[in-house]
Amino acid sequence: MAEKIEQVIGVIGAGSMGSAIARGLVASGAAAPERVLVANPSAGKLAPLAELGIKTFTSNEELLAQGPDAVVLAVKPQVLPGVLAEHTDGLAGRLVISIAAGVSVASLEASLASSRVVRAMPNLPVQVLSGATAVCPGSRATKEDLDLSLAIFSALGSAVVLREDQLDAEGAVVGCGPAYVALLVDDLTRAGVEHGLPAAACRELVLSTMRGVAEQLLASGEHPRAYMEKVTSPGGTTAAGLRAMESGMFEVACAGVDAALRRTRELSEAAGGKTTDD
Ligand SMILES: NC(=O)C1=CN([C@@H]2O[C@H](COP(=O)(O)OP(=O)(O)OC[C@H]3O[C@@H](n4cnc5c(N)ncnc54)[C@H](O)[C@@H]3O)[C@@H](O)[C@H]2O)C=CC1
Ligand SMILES: O=C(O)[C@@H]1CCC=N1
Repeated sequence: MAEKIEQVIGVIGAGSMGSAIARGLVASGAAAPERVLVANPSAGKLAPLAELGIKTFTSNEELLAQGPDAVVLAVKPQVLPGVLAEHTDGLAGRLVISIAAGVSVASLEASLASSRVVRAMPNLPVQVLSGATAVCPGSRATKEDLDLSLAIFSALGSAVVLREDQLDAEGAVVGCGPAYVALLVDDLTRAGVEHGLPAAACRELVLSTMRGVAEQLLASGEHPRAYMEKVTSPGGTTAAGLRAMESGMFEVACAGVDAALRRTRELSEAAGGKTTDD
């Protein structure tokens, strides 16, 4: 059972992540729906959240006027500077948790001189309470702020504290990770279809396989290589499959993560912030 969060949590931006965080907080039982506030300019994205009992607002000012203890900023990095400039006063004195890719603590703290900042990099499965999040406290964040941030993201899956110079790499691996994993699901399914398997059945079996592997590895703590060995019969089919796949797979994974990291740095510069390795 998730740790109870008594504080009022505001979420600005009800897109993929803002909605997922708000829904996850309620679904986990960590937060009562009336203690979760969400603002988004378009009412359409708010209606499904309101149905859960979450308090919704089409104006950020109205949300901030409710006096939330913490505010999660879940808008695109390109939109964030405008939100910070417009709501500097409304965010003053509060814990502000930014999930924007590449936007550094230094640039957040420079824009919000009177707020306490925590940077976090979650991923989309927070919505089903199987997310993975790294958090990094800013220079003004208190222990209570870090504890609250960890309570929020632990309710939504795994949460760890990382140094800020590690956060962009975590984002490029874990933040983007659900899309990479979905790509692998699709590629394996397509390979099965090439050999005559029905797409829907193949996809379901591939997804079930992924869930099973993740569950076993998480429960046992076993190294993936040791696990691979258990699947691989000497001279058997898996050995042949792995041999064909393995070297290319690592190169592809590195190329994907490197490209995501380059784009993170571009977004960071466009947001006007110092990069984390300045
Ligand atoms: N999508 C993902 O898997 C992940 C995204 N992130 C970060 O989360 C942030 C949000 O990303 P997504 O949810 O994917 O974007 P999104 O585009 O799905 O959602 C952004 C929402 O913000 C709303 N919005 C735009 N201007 C606004 C304003 N002035 N005030 C309030 N709301 C406003 C939009 O209407 C939209 O609903 C980004 O900074 C991204 O870097 C971090 C980790 C994972
Ligand atoms: O694609 C993006 O920029 C965001 C950040 C991490 C995952 N999605």
